[in-house]
Amino acid sequence: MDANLSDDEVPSLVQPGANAKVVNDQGEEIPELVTSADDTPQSKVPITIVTGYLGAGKTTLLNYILTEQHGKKIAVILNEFGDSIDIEKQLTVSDADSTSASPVPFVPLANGCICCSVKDVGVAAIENLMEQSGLFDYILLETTGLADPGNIAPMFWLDDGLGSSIFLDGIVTLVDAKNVLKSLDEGYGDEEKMEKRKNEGHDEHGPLLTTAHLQISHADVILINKTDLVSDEELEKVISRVQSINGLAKIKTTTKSQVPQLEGLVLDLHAYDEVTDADLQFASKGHSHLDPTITTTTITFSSLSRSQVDKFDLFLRTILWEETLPNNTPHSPFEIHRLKARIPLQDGKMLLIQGVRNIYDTNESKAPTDAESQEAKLVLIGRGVDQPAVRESLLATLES
Ligand SMILES: Nc1nc2c(ncn2[C@@H]2O[C@H](COP(=O)(O)OP(=O)(O)OP(=O)(O)O)[C@@H](O)[C@H]2O)c(=O)[nH]1
Repeated sequence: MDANLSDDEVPSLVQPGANAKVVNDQGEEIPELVTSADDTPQSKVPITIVTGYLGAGKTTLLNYILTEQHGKKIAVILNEFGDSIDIEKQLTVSDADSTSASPVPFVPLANGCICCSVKDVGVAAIENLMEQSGLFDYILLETTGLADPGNIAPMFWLDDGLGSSIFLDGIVTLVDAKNVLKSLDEGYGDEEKMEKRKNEGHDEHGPLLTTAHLQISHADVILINKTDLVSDEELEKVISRVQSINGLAKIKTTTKSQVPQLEGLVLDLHAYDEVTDADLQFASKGHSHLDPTITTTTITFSSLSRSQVDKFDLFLRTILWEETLPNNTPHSPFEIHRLKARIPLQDGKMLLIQGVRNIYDTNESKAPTDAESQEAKLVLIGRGVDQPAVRESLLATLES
């Protein structure tokens, strides 16, 4: 495995297993950050982030889970306070502040679950809560309706490589079937957040990027809820639009947030430790560009030689860390929210790559089976990712 550090030297996720190696951006190896074989994700508690626009049905989903018999001890954490601005402040709270927080009252429930509200969704604060409350099989974190999951997910993903007792399993986004198209088109309720993004240097020209876009583009599972409030035709429109934004996510329709099963839809998604052929095949089917702002795009190419692996890595670092294309290729602005790739190598191995915002992680696995595609695929979700220059630049970099 080969993972890289971002400019401020935050280490990437490191999974135990073959040839684990972490390097900084000068290419120097940092062996002490590699997790040991004993420190497997299985011994850690998975955390699913539940997000969704105001009123989409997040609390209804959690209440449903907390009253169902599922045989798991689940800790539900509600990040109830504050608006989007506060959340981002809370994420930067120092460890000292978080761990010295006064005990948080938990509400124990009949089916073994507990529930509590927190202001701080930082990793240290959540670990601290878990220490106070004993052993749990699972953590569900409900964010406020205006949260950007792209800011929250990297904290838990990164921390996995640092010996944390929790690891990120995935992001579930609830979508309100009745109101989502309006939210995507009008950004209703988002003005303050989008102004803040602009001030942070994001390029906010072009079609409107709303919180609803951010929550859909980062999702691993999307539950399109409140289906009782729309006609079949309206629902089809919503599904197509959501799919055109995020072609990687699993999509299910629900009423009153009643998921047909928890496993694979809310729990145990393994969204950050697996890159399956099936996911990428689906994303590659080319859903039409129904949304003007965010799209999923798939770039396919032939298997790589060993010497091309470094070139591919250079391409990723340039697009993710510098938000530009290698070799000064002219391009319009772009912004990548999520990426996945499966790349067969000519020596018979396979590279599996995961990314969220500007962090990515590369694992090497055994050769693809006969049933799996032998074609290399890079799937990008974000703004401006479908411009031809991105694909052309990748192919030129690999041939250079
Ligand atoms: N008709 C209908 N109402 C629903 C459905 N799911 C949830 N609701 C209702 O919609 C309202 C909002 O649901 P919540 O679960 O509180 O939504 P939320 O996403 O937690 O909302 P915020 O915390 O405000 O962001 C509640 O009154 C729910 O009872 C559904 O499928 N159909």
